[in-house]
Amino acid sequence: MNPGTPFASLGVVGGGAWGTALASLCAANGVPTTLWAREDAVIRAVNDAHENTAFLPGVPLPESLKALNSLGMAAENEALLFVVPAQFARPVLAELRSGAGGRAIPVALCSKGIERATGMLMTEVLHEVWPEAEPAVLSGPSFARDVALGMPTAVTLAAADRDLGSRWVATVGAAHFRPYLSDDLTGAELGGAVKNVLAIAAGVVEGKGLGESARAALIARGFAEFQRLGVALGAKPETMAGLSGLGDLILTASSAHSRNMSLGIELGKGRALDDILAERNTVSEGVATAGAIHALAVKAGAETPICEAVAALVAGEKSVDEIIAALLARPFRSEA
Ligand SMILES: NC(=O)C1=CN([C@@H]2O[C@H](COP(=O)(O)OP(=O)(O)OC[C@H]3O[C@@H](n4cnc5c(N)ncnc54)[C@H](O)[C@@H]3O)[C@@H](O)[C@H]2O)C=CC1
Ligand SMILES: O=C(CO)COP(=O)(O)O
Repeated sequence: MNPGTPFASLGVVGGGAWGTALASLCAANGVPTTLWAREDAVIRAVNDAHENTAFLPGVPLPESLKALNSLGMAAENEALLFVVPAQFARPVLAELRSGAGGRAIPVALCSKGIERATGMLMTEVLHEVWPEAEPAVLSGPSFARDVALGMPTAVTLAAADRDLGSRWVATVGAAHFRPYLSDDLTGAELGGAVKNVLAIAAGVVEGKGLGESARAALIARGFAEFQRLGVALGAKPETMAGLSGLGDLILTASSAHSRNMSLGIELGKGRALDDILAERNTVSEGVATAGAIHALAVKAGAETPICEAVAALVAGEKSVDEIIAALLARPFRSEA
C-alpha cells in the first residue's frame, strides 16, 4: 500500500471517550487536531488540565490538543472524524455541512449505531444530510481507554477510494493502533452497530448466570445473524468475519468494560432499563439500535432472533425470562 499523506488539519467531532481517544492519537501523531465537545466542562478540562475528566478520566492528553464548541470552526479543518452517538448525529452533521459551506470534505464515521427514527446507517445519514462529504468508516475492537493508554489495537478503515483510505491510515495509524483498509463501508458500519445489540444479549446471559457455554453459543449464533443480515444488505462476508465484525463482537460480548454488555448484565440481574440508564452519563448504542436492526432485518428478509429478543426486551415488551424461554423454544435447525 502506498503511504498516504496525513491531513493538514483534523477536527474530531464528539468529545466523549472515543472522540477524545482518537483526537489524542492524531494529535500525538503530529496532526494539528481540534476536538469539538458539547459540554463546556469538557472543553475547559481538555484545554486547561489536558484531561477529559467527564468521559475519559485519568488519561493525560497531548498539550497540543485543543477543544472548542463551534461546529462552524470544526468544519474549517481539512477532514473530520465524526464520533457523535448515532441518535444525535443528524443535526450535528447538518450544522457541520453549513459550517463547511457544503464543501466536499472527508468525514470518517466512528459511531456505532443506526438512526432509530429512520433505520439508516451512519453513511446513509451522512449522504442524505451532506451529500458532498467523502465518507469513510473507522470501526473495530477498540475500547477508548485501551487506545488512549497506548495499548495495541487494530481496526477496519473502510473507504471507497484507496487514496482516501491511505490518507486516513496516515492520520490515525500508529504502532499501537493499526488500521486495516477495506472498501466495504456497509460491512464495517453494520458490524459495529449489530455487535452492540448482541453484547446486550451476552450481558443478559452473564447477569442471569446462564454460564459461559451459553455465552459462546450466543456469540456464534449472533454472528450467524449478523452474516445473514450483512449478506442481505450487500456487505462482504470477509468484512463480517474481520475486525469490525467478529473482532468487535468478541471484544464487546465478553467484557464487562463494554457499556452495552454491562447494561445487559444489569438487565439480566433484573434491574429496570430506565434505572440503569439514569445512573450513567455514557452511551450504550445497542439500546436504541436494537429495534432499528430488527426492523432492517425484517425488511431485508433476514432472520435475527437474538436481535429481535433484545429489541423486545429494551422496548419493555418482554421480560428477560420470556426472551430466554422464547429463544430456547425455537425449533432445532441446520447450523448454516
Ligand atoms: N467508548 C468506546 O470505547 C468506543 C465508542 N465508540 C462509539 O463512539 C460513539 C461515541 O461514544 P463515546 O465517545 O464512548 O461516548 P461517551 O459515552 O463517552 O459520551 C457520550 C457522548 O454523547 C454526547 N451526547 C450526549 N447527548 C448528546 C446530544 N444531545 N447531542 C450530541 N451529543 C450528545 C456527549 O456529548 C458525549 O460526547 C458511539 O457511537 C460509540 O458506540 C466506538 C468505539 C469505541
Ligand atoms: O465499541 C466498543 C469497543 O470496540 C465499545 O463498546 P461499548 O460501547 O459497549 O462500551
